[in-house]
Parts: sequence; structure tokens; C-alpha cells
Amino acid sequence: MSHTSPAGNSAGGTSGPDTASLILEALGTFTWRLARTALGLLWWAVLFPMLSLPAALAAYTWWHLGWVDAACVAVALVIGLISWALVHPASWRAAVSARIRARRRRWRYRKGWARQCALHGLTVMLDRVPLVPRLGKIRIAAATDVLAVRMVSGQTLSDWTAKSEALAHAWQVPSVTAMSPAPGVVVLTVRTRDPLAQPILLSAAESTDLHRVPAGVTEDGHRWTVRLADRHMLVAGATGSGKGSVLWSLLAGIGPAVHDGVCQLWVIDPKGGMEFGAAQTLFTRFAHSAAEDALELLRDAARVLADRADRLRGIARQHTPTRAEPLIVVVVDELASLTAYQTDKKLGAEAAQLLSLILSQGRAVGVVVLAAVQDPSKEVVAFRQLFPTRIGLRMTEATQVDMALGQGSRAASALCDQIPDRQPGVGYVIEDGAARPIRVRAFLVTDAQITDIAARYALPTPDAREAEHAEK
Ligand SMILES: Nc1ncnc2c1ncn2[C@@H]1O[C@H](COP(=O)(O)OP(=O)(O)OP(=O)(O)O)[C@@H](O)[C@H]1O
Repeated sequence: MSHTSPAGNSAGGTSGPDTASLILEALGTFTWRLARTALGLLWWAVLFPMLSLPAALAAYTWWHLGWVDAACVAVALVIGLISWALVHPASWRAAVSARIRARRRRWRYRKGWARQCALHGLTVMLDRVPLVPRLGKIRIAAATDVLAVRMVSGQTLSDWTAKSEALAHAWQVPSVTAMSPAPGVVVLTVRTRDPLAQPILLSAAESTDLHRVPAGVTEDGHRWTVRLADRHMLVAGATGSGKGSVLWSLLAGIGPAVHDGVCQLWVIDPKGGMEFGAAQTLFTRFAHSAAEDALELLRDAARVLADRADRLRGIARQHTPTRAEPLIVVVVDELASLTAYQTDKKLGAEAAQLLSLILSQGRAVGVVVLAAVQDPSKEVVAFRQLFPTRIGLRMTEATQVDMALGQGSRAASALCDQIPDRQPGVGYVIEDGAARPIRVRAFLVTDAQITDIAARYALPTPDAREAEHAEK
């Protein structure tokens, strides 16, 4: 085997052109990098004028007045920027730090994309050429980044779901979820921090708007509101998952409407009044002891429903709550106890029949059901699709998610079985017609707040109401 040494090259007179081309190549690379950096800096200067203009001013001063004046200007500008960040952090964040963070994160995703895909087995080899899924639009928000990816042929959503946990470790974030909104596309939601990690205390609600009842906070940091006026709602979760807090948050939210008389609470508490007894001053009906009481309540709700339907037929397609004809919210704490667990099968069957009547016909006439369920059993699954709003809190098994919330809910990233024990009140909201579940946390309602709600929004006595009407 022949081997040519550098000395040999030199002796053969070939070193001249090689060295020259090496120098030329190095110069070319250097110039290219310099131009790229200069362009990059120019682009950043355009993107962040609030930083580039002060820097330009300092440079201008240095050029015309010397370095002492320039140093003074630079110090004054730095103090100005620091004061801005301290005095008005929100505008500083919006104009500078959040935008820099977003740029940096985007750059990091793009730079490491091919490598991460290869490391996680998400590239496909074709004729020894690796095909890398194309990273499309990246949206950076305060707590979540959303990456749109064009999958390589042959891949399915489950390939990405299987790698979600590994990607979360690789990016060092709490979680990554994958969903496919369109054929060939996968959307990765990267949760970079968790605004729902800490309990969120109930804050005062003084609205009687039954279309936007405050219930907690969404993971984007917005207020989570629930449309109760014309929607039945099911809350499912294991014991201790915070079902009570969702119901209490809503009761607190509709308290003003209850006090005002445009909404009535008809409550079934099979735990003997343990859960809701403290706020019975708000309730028009309260069934907490005998199964027969609960059934009577449901029969009456069905009667109201039939009366209203008769009256509204041909006049209005949707009921508007008024004091004369309020919205009736039938609250059922533990739905399954009404049907499957009844000792008397006949009562159970009648309860199931009444429930499905109210669930299928109540919305249009202002009779809605707000129910909690612990065990997504067969009986509950039968009602599930009649609840347009379903909330899944922590569950013990992955299979329960689809049983409680509907087929495909878990695949659409309602990961109720992955909610940690230490986060009661955290869950996923599924609305009929919505593209994907929203992660939320219900307010934590303390015993003192319940006492306060019970006193503040207690139903007025008929005399008090009459006096109030006379005043108006
Ligand atoms: N939104 C919340 N934020 C913080 N802590 C909460 C929240 N909801 C509930 N908790 C805590 O978790 C505990 C259990 O909550 P809760 O009783 O509401 O659960 P549950 O699902 O109704 O349980 P069960 O089915 O046994 O009645 C509460 O005592 C409270 O300390």
C-alpha cells in the first residue's frame, strides 16, 4: 500500500497549490461565518430595537466624543433598562425577555431537531439516506411550546406518542404530548413549566353570567370558565382527585345567580349530606338521605322539564333563565350511586331512566345536570355522551380515561392517569366540538370560603325577595 508523506508532497512540488487552496478555503469559511454573524446581529438589531438602539447610541457617542462619554452613556442606558425591568416587569417581559426566550427556544428546537429525531428513532432510512421529519411552525407560549411536524411516510401518531416521554427527558421539560390534527401531521405540545403545579385559591366571583362560570385556571394561565347555562357537565376522577373542588368552584361561581334567583340548585348528595351540607342555604332542593328523596327530586326535575317543553314548543328554541323561570342545576355527587349501586333495582332503573330523560331533553329548557363520578363503570359510560362537557381528573388506569371521557380522549392527550397524586383539582376538559382537551386546575375552596359562600349567597326568604323587588 502506498503512503504519501507531507515531506514527499513537498519534495514533489505539490505543497504550493495545496497550501494555497487550504488558505483560500479557510478564508472563505471565515468570511462566510463573519457575514452570517453580522447578518444575524443585524437581524437581532431589527427584532429588538429596544436593545439595539441604546447600543447604537453608545457606539455613536464613542465615535464622536470618545470612550469616557460613551461609557457614561452606556451606564445610563443600562441603568435605564434595569429600571424598566424592575418598575414594569410585565412590559419588559412582553417587549424583551419573553421575545428573546422565544427566539432562543425556537433556535434550539431547530438546531437539535435532526439529532433528536435520530436519537429517538424518528428518522427513516431510505437507500441509506436518513429522512428527517420536517419541523414546521413553532409556537412559543409562556408555559407551552407547540411544534408542528410533517411526519415521514410510514410513521403514525403512535410512533410519536411512544417517544413523548423520552423527548420530555431529552428537552428537560415536564411533559411532551403528541396529537395528529390532520393526516401526515403531528403536533407536539411541550410543557416547559407548569402553572398549575401550585393550588389556586378561589377568587371572588360576582357575576351572574351562567355562560361563563369561573371554575379555575387553564394551563395557559387564563381563567377557566364553564358554560353551565345550556350544558350538562360530568366530572370524573379517582377518590381524592378533587371532584369536590370542581363542584365547589362552580357552586361558588353560580352563587350570585342563585342569590339573584335566576338559578336554582337541586342537589343530590348520596354521602348523607357530608359533601354539600355546609352550603344548603343555597339549595332549593337537597336530597341527602333516602334514595327515594333523590328519586323524587329527579321526578320533579323531569316534570319541570316536561312543563317547560310544552310551553316553549314553537315559541323559543332555547330557554332564557329568569327569576320567574330560573335555570335548574341538578347537582349529583356520585352519579353511579344513583343507578348501579342502588340496593333496590327498580329504583335504580327509574333513576337511570329519569337521568337519561333530563340529559337528553333538559338543555333546551333550562334543566342541566352537573354530576361527579368516581368509577367510570358500564352504567356511567351509557350516559357519558349526553354530557357535552366532560372533565377528567386523576384516574388510576389509562383505560378509565376513554371510559369516562369518550373514545380517543386519551390519544388526544387527556393524560388523566399521569396526573400526580399531589395535584388534586388538575384535570382535562373535553368539550364536544373542541379539537383537543384543555388542561386545567379547579380552585381550591377552603372550609372558611364555603361558610362565607353559604352566608353570602343564601337564598333570600320570600319576604326579603319581595322587599328587594319593591325597592327596585
Ligand atoms: N383544586 C384543588 N387544589 C388544591 N388542593 C385540592 C384541590 N381540590 C382538592 N384538593 C385537596 O385534595 C383533597 C381531596 O379533594 P376532594 O375531596 O375534592 O376529592 P374528591 O375527588 O371529591 O374525593 P372523594 O371522591 O373521596 O370525595 C382535599 O381535601 C383538598 O385538600
